[in-house]
Amino acid sequence: MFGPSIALAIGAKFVPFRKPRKLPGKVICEEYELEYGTDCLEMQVDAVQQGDRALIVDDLVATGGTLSAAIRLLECMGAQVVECGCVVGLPEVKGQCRLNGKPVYILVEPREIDNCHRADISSGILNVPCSGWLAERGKQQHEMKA
Ligand SMILES: O=P(O)(O)OC[C@H]1O[C@H](OP(=O)(O)OP(=O)(O)O)[C@H](O)[C@@H]1O
Ligand SMILES: Nc1ncnc2[nH]cnc12
Repeated sequence: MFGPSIALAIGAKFVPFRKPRKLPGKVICEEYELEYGTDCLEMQVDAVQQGDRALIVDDLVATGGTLSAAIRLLECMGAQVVECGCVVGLPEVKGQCRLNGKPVYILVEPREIDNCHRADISSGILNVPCSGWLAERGKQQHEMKA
């Protein structure tokens, strides 16, 4: 939902990740775990080139299963995942700890996050060469909390 607008704003191409049987052409599929059960995410095989830098945007992160499947799909096709951005983060599910060290920027959290998550966000902002909308929002969030 937010992806196309953000891609337009930062001059990037938009690559959709969809539930099975929604995308045309040849796709690759990645299974992931949800809070209850499993699901699959698909991406078109020719959507990214080797070495492309990718930002992953989703409305919400809970377990991190969806974002981690998107990371695996992109890396499988040779792209480099720079960062993830979500409007809502549900800290009680601790999904952000499943993202293998990828920085995740969150605009709204229902309540205070724990130290593990806070450390991940801080190191992402300080150490990762970020650009564009997500990086700016992440820095603003960090400054507001400081
Ligand atoms: O961090 P996670 O535990 O993976 O949860 C986050 C996902 O949950 C919601 O999608 P959902 O799978 O409910 O499907 P939807 O896109 O049809 O709403 C949301 O849009 C995220 O993609
Ligand atoms: N725990 C949760 N609450 C609301 N929306 C969700 N989407 C995925 N997990 C969710």
